[in-house]
Amino acid sequence: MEPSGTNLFWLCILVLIITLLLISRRRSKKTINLPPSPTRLPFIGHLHHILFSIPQIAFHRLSLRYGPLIFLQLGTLPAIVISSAEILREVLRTHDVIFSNKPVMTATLKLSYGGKDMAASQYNDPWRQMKKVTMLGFLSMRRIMLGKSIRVAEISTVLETITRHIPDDRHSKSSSTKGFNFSEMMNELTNQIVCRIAFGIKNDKKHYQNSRLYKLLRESQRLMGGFFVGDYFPWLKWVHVLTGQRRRLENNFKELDEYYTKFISHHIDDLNSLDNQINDVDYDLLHTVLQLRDGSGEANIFNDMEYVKGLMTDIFIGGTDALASTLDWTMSELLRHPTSMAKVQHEVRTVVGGIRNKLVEETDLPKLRYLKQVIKETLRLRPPAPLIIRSSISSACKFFDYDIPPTTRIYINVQSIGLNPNQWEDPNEFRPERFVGDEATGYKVGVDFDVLTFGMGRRSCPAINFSMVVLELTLANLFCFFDWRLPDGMEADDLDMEKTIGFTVNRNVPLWLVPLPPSLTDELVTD
Ligand code: HEM
Repeated sequence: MEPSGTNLFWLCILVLIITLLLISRRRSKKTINLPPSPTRLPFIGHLHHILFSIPQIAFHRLSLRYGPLIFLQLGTLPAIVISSAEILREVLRTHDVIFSNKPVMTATLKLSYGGKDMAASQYNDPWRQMKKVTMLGFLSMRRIMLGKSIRVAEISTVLETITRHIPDDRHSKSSSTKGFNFSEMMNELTNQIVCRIAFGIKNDKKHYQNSRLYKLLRESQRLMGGFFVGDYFPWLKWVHVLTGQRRRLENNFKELDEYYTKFISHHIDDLNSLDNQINDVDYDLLHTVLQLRDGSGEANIFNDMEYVKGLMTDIFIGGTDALASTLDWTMSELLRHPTSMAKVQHEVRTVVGGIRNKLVEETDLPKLRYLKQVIKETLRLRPPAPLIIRSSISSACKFFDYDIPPTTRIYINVQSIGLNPNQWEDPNEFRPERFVGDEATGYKVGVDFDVLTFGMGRRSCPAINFSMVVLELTLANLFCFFDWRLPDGMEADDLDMEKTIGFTVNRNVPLWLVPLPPSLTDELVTD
């Protein structure tokens, strides 16, 4: 077959690129001392390792072979993968600022208004302003306390709904029922709590899973976790047009933007209305940010409405999913480990003084030590964000005597660190007792290197305290008010524990559960 002119042209371009890459590789090998690295393929480098596998698992396998610090060439992009707590200690001690930037990735960049948010921003002055305001208006201990009534109201509603799913033949563990979609309910709950506290937005619960906003946020998650070839070969960005990714991204962005504009304009009306005195509880993050606007110019980033919307993206997309996923995995693990389930139920019911018709209070939480161990163990085994992605600064730097090229992507394999056999006895076992003694400290960034679920250093998750209150309060009440079993015909061993691929890792199939009234034992009934 005669090659057509077009084919010949592309063939020549391909040969030229491969030759250039080989030359540049040979040159760089001579001059740079890079961390250990597997053999790379021409043109794509090591990209094949993450193209056909879940990245954190592929990286974990590579780390077992090449060590805890690896260099990878992902297309034209230099990357290092860190898979050990010791190396991270060194990062935090000497390189925290150098590794505190965020990579420029197509979907994240678009949905964050070009990095005008906190999570995708470079480490710069706008980031500092956003962090300060988020802490002030949403995540300080004072604001967390003020959100208590919202948490209590939302959790109570969920408990009422679950009660309606208790089978009629409640004492028969074999009564026929398929239960309810627990994963979906936890997603609604966390979304409702976060959106009400941060933005005063109350979603219509009956229709939330079918709502446009819910579908848009799911699509954003998928886009952010998806593979964009231009992120690895910037000159191939035009391919996103052919694959339809550009159009999906634009549509998603445009529709979300319309929602944000609507929420913002309601808040501006609130602030402008003279007879509307906003009380302390209803005064949310959006009010705080909008009041900071002074219209005077560039010094205040919130004069640019895109920063306000960028912050909303972080909280909408980043916030709720990780919380829902943790609730889901905790429940799944406990169903597979009935002794731990019984222990945590016993603890909660004892601490609140028996089975009453009274919610577990936030003041009870410090006493729930085993529950804290259970949550920590779930986060170690099943971190919702298993791969933290950072970027190094725009100039080359040295790290452990290795040369790190400018703007290298840094992957921190949280999953791998949580499963390191040198650090954890039987790392694949669910054993909350391994955290005995640690639970009192909660999560302390910079101390908990072993479980890096919330990240590390100055770019770590700012919502740790908020998240732990939501997780503990929700789970404590679920364990206090109900016993739990799987739907008919399902055994705990059959439970599908497959994970989704993406930005946040959820259960691949939703968890369906049957609630039962709490078992009455002499020890627990005090009233
Ligand atoms: C179980 C719950 C959560 C987990 C496991 C989690 C985990 C993480 C991780 C791993 C990071 C990246 C840290 C790094 O680069 O070192 C992060 C960043 C972030 N998280 Fe969370 N998160 C959770 C809940 C939340 C919630 C509820 C919110 C807000 C409502 C939130 C807001 C953010 C923001 C804004 C950032 C970016 C921080 C920055 O770049 O400076 N997270 N989170």
